[in-house]
Amino acid sequence: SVTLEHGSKRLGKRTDPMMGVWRNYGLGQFIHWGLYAIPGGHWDGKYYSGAAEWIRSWNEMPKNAYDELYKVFDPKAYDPKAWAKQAKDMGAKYMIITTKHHDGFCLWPSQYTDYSVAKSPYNKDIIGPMVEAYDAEGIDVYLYFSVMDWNHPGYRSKLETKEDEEAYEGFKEFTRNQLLELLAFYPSTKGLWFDGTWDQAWIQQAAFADELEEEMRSVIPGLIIGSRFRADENGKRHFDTNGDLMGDYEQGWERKMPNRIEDVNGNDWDCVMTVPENQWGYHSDWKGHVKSSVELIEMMVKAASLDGNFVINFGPDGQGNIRPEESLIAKEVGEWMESNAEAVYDCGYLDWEKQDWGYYTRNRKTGNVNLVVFNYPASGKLRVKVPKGIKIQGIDLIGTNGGTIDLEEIHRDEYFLGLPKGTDHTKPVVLVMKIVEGD
Ligand SMILES: C[C@@H]1N[C@@H](C#Cc2ccccc2)[C@H](O)[C@@H]1O
Repeated sequence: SVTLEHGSKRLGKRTDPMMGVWRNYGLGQFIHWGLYAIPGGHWDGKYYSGAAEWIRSWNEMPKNAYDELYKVFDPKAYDPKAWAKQAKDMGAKYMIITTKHHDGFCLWPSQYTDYSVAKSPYNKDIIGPMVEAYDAEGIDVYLYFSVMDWNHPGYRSKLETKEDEEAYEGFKEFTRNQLLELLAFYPSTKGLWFDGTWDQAWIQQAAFADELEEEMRSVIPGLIIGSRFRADENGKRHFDTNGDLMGDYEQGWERKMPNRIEDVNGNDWDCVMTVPENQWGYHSDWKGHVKSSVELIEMMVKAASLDGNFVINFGPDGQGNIRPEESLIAKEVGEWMESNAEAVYDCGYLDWEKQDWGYYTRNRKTGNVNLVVFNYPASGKLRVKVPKGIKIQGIDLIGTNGGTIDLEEIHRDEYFLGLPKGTDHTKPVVLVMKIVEGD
């Protein structure tokens, strides 16, 4: 390996209590909210097929028309307590809120720019009441922050001239000021979720970003920052020149998931997922495939089975309403979590042979093995191969199904588990297995 000044600061997973809490979340909520929710994927009667929060980059939408939207930002329906209650009922343990997306509009009254809620008709802090409401529900709050800022005059995607360099110094100072401001305004935040850090101009700021990360961590000890914030001095992102993880967890799983434990390289990670194919901000007209709650539950369980967290995105509309499709997802995921959450919370990877019927998760607190069945076998029997030295002490079918499990040893340490007759095959079921180690 090579010596790096601005590479990864730690080998292996963080072992402190705050990261231990993060590791056991299982399920989170992402909220993308901002000016882009006002046009909601349409402008001047035309449909924007891109991601709604990127509508400013669409040629059919004049940039100044977008930049004037703050003058009509006045979400009368905004009700952070209702949002937090809904997230609680869904079973979310943490929430990530866009304080500032790529457009640069701040949902908090930043003293470093006029492009914020303070200059809108709404003229109140959005973030503060949201943090309070989610804290009150016991849901940890993380602040999303886009380094890329299309509104700031000093922002550059690349540095080509002396003027660029000078302007960018001002942008770096602005960025640092806003981040320290967010940590000062909302000290209960548990971490920062960075985005918009792929520009060459930012990638070249390894020393500045490294120092800023250290400074933020000193402001809130234990602060959790993912791999997307900064690059090393060779421009390597997420993983430094030696292949070591930058930050505290891998942040590369955006709208995609690992398939095998080898894909996560022994790191903590989160997967952030949209309900439609690719809409984070509110789009009034979703096209293409919209994921069902069962699909999202399967992704959540798969994430837990591979030592990761799963985060479902919500995009409230321009008035602050949660759209019906997302409310239905929250309701259905919550109903499943009500009786099956022990297979997700505090759970991680179990090194048993992967079976076709679904996923194993291991509850780190109870030691129980959870079998979460998504693909019902035609035989009605689940094959379970138990590693040498492990004995099954008992199996319970949890959740609304109930019923006893037939256990038949078909080979040494290999069993068929029979699902009770009448098991509802339209929902994933969870079997909780108590095991004892040792012959
Ligand atoms: C978490 C997600 N990251 C943002 C992005 C992006 C992006 C930008 C360029 C190419 C592909 C993806 C999306 O707007 C959303 O905030």
